[in-house]
Amino acid sequence: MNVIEVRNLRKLYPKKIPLPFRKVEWFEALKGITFRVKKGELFGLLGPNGAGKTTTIKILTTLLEPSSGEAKVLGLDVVKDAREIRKRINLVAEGERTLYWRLTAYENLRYFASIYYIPRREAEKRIEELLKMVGLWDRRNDLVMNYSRGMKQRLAIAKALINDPEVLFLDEPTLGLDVQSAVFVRELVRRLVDEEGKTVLLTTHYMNEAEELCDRIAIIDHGKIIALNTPEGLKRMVRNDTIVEVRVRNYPGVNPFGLVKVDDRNGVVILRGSLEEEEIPKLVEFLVKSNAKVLSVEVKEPTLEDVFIKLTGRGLRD
Ligand SMILES: Nc1ncnc2c1ncn2[C@@H]1O[C@H](COP(=O)(O)OP(=O)(O)OP(=O)(O)O)[C@@H](O)[C@H]1O
Repeated sequence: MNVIEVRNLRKLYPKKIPLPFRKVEWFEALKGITFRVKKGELFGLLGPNGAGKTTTIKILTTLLEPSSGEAKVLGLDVVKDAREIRKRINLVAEGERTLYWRLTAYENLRYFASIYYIPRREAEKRIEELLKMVGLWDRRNDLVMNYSRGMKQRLAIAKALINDPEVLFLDEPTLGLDVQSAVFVRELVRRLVDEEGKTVLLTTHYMNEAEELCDRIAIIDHGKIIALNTPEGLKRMVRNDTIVEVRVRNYPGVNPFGLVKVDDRNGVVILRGSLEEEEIPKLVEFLVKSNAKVLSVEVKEPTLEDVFIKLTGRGLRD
């Protein structure tokens, strides 16, 4: 059974045109995307900033209406059946700001349980289960303002589970978290699918997160799905390529070999891409002649980032 069905979905946003030119121009954030998510699947939308991931999530969670096309959740239409959908899904939005920082974790969940008219006894049982699941039971009486970012995100997930949703939407669930908290959140999400039978759609721009966590991934760029498959299926696209990663100082900014900049920190640029083996010495020669300082050249195992580079000619973080 398909829990999410999206067909030819488009979203246009009005561009801000300064007065006195009142003509409205439109920006096409989603250019007709189509995908399906099955029951019990952990599905990822992977793409760079501005690709249209949040827009897709907002439409599926009934917070935003599509401009055209069709989107169904649990067989219900996101426009016509929005109220029914809202009872049966939940969302952890990016940069969660919907917790009450002056209340304790327990009080937050009690409040959100009341919004769903969950009877008191049942709510108490559920809150205890959820706080234990996210590892916050011992800290339940602390004010949320004293929580770390990772703890706030875990509480946000508990909050999103209060109505026992059949489908959970997570927008960049590990954005800005420290490594340990991110691992906890990923394991929790995986458990929700494997043990609780939830269907999860998440967005991320971390390719290792998508690769490690998701059953299937749609790579989205400039409002279009440019590839959709299992992580293994996607990586098959670069299986026969020699992936080279070069660390370099004083990078001249361009290279004729199609390597893209995937990182730039403390003056050290990391270039990555697919090369013929005989091109490797030519690349090094080019960099040295351009006065760059080559720190290392390595042949790497292909990752999803290489799939993205192959499809777009850009790095995911460009
Ligand atoms: N309310 C709005 N008005 C105008 N343009 C918008 C609006 N919301 C989003 N956009 C634009 O639509 C495009 C897609 O935005 P969206 O937030 O869906 O991307 P995203 O993939 O989720 O990226 P991010 O991770 O940065 O949120 C972007 O170019 C963004 O600037």
